[in-house]
Amino acid sequence: MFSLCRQSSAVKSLVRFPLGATRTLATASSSSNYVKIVEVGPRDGLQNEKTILPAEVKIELINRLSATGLPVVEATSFVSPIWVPQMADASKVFKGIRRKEGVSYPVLTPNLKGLEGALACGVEEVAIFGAASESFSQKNINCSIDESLKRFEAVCQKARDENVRVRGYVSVVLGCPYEGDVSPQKVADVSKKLFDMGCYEISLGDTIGIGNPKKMADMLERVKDVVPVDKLAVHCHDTYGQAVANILMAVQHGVRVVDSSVAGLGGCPYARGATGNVATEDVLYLLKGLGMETGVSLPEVIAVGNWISKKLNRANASRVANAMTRTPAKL
Ligand SMILES: CC(C)(COP(=O)([O-])OP(=O)([O-])OC[C@H]1O[C@@H](n2cnc3c(N)ncnc32)[C@H](O)[C@@H]1OP(=O)([O-])[O-])[C@@H](O)C(=O)NCCC(=O)NCCSC(=O)C[C@@](C)(O)CC(=O)[O-]
Repeated sequence: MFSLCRQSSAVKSLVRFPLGATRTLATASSSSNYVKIVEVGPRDGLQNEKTILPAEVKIELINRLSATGLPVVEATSFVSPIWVPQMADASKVFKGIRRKEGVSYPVLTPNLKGLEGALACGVEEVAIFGAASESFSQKNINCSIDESLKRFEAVCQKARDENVRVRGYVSVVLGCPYEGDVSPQKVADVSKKLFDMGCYEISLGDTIGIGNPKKMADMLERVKDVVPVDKLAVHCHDTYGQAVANILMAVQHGVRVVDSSVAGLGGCPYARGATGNVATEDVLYLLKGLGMETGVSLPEVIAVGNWISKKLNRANASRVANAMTRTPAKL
């Protein structure tokens, strides 16, 4: 286990040395200074916004985000429109985007029906999404964890036949709105199953933003035993204001893929008052401060975040964006 005392000395070493030097925390394969940002605002953000934007605005959002240097922009979900009306225009959105070379545009596909819809639009990457608690699995995709894994096997098999990459999500890794604490072992078990069935990357979701750095460390310690750390991503919501601290902890553990949402778009239908994903702007500021590379332009992401917040008639939830819009900092 990773004690809080070790954590604070690790933070100091992060500031003084390149991350690769934090030997006790990062594995050899995770010593890179590059962090891949997976922008999930157009999907995870917009699926939880009250305002349903026209497809044209979603398409413009994805195109604008692609122009900022982001390597991955999750575009939409091929899910039931009854369950998630915000994503009912998935085909129109995906067909409308201007795909930039070098940028990946994954879409969510919970089952074969979703995969078929996605394949018809020419997707190159899909994501399946499971959970580490039975109750969340039932509420989110209407089946048990075991049943979901059977469906995902079929999706992975077909995706493999079609040469389409599959990313795997595990939700509620640091706590469930229905069951409370979730054991790191359960997270590890589901992660390993998704990895073994062919997911090239496993994104670990703190779906209701209830985690803290110690919980993140304990969970990662267990998951890293069964999935290589360079195949892991973290996906933090910011409900309790812990997301940036949790991401720092994950980076210290060698994780080099971080999911985030421009302007902190979104919320969570399962937790009253829950906020969206951690803001991409806040993650970029953190990583820049740590001397990490992302290849993403923070000022350009801030501009996109301010633009989409106006379209949604909501405040920009990124602290960094708000601070830098008021007083541009020299970066
Ligand atoms: C999985 C289902 C479809 C099961 O829903 P179900 O009702 O059990 O599905 P079914 O197989 O019984 O079919 C019922 C109807 O849905 C249709 N249907 C069936 N599948 C599809 C599909 N793919 N696309 C469109 N339509 C579909 C199907 O054709 C049928 O239509 P009908 O014959 O009644 O007209 C449903 O529960 C669902 O769509 N759930 C999605 C929920 C969702 O999108 N949640 C948010 C994403 S997960 C998330 O945000 C967490 C994450 C990833 O960000 C990480 C984190 O933060 O932790």
